[in-house]
Amino acid sequence: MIKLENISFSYKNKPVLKDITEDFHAGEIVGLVAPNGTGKSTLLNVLMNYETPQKGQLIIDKKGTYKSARKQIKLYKKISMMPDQQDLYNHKTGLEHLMMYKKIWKSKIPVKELINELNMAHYINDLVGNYSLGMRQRLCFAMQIAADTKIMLMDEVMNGLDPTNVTLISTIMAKKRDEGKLIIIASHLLDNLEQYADRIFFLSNGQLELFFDRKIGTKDQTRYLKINEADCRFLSEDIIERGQLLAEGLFLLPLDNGDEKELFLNLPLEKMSSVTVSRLSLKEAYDIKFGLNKKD
Ligand SMILES: Nc1ncnc2c1ncn2[C@@H]1O[C@H](COP(=O)(O)OP(=O)(O)OP(=O)(O)O)[C@@H](O)[C@H]1O
Repeated sequence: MIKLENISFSYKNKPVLKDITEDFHAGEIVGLVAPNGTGKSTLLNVLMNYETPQKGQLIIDKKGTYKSARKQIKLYKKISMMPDQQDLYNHKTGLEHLMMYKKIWKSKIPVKELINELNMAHYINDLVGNYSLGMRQRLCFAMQIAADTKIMLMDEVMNGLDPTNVTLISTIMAKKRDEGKLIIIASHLLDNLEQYADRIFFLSNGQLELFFDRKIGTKDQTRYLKINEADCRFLSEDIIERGQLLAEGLFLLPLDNGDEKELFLNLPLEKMSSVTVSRLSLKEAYDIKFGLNKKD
């Protein structure tokens, strides 16, 4: 549904996206993960043609391109970016915002149902100027759902939301995916993203690196022994040397040497607070890739 072919983008002399080639499909939620200032928003802005790549080609919904103003207008019926809280009008009600989006995109979304689904009925007729941060955020999400485009781009959709609303919005996103929408979302809420995204990419050095694909699982199939930092006293120096100690005190040892049986036989499991073996979670992979390794 979206084809990126050798896309490169720089701000003046600062390269942000480097030769990205990737396809995103209908009926999937794609997660973009990276530290602040890496280029997630830039990539979304390129997909919306708010920024024009210096190199490469972007094809949306089979043959669509941004090569003329007329083509752009056509594409904007199919692709939308979630509005920002700064785009809201304080002197209008939430309902007026939803009706405006429904009208502009000529969508057939039942707005009343959407309001109930998002638990917004008790404040939707109040002026937006009186909304809290989380209420405004839910409205921004609802506006994009009301526009009902085939492709939805969302930058930090979960900003300022309490856990109940994070769950609520995740459920609606999954429902939209099941209806065939392509949803691309940049998020720092890693545990949440891992629950519903179909594919998750790290953006690193200007490139997309696949971390997870629901069809195949994590790309890195290595299993890790995971123990608390305090229990590292039971490990030999050379084992500690082979592992990584994450900032929050979790020691990870890749089990790729074939010596795990011997390793386990030598561990005083009864004295250790917790020992697990599993593949890397998104959060752990993120910490290894971008975070501080306490041993460094
Ligand atoms: N308009 C601009 N002009 C010049 N540089 C910019 C501009 N917008 C962003 N940048 C730079 O491009 C890089 C990528 O920024 P971007 O906003 O895409 O990051 P991000 O991954 O979305 O970050 P965050 O998680 O903070 O939203 C940053 O170094 C930023 O300073």
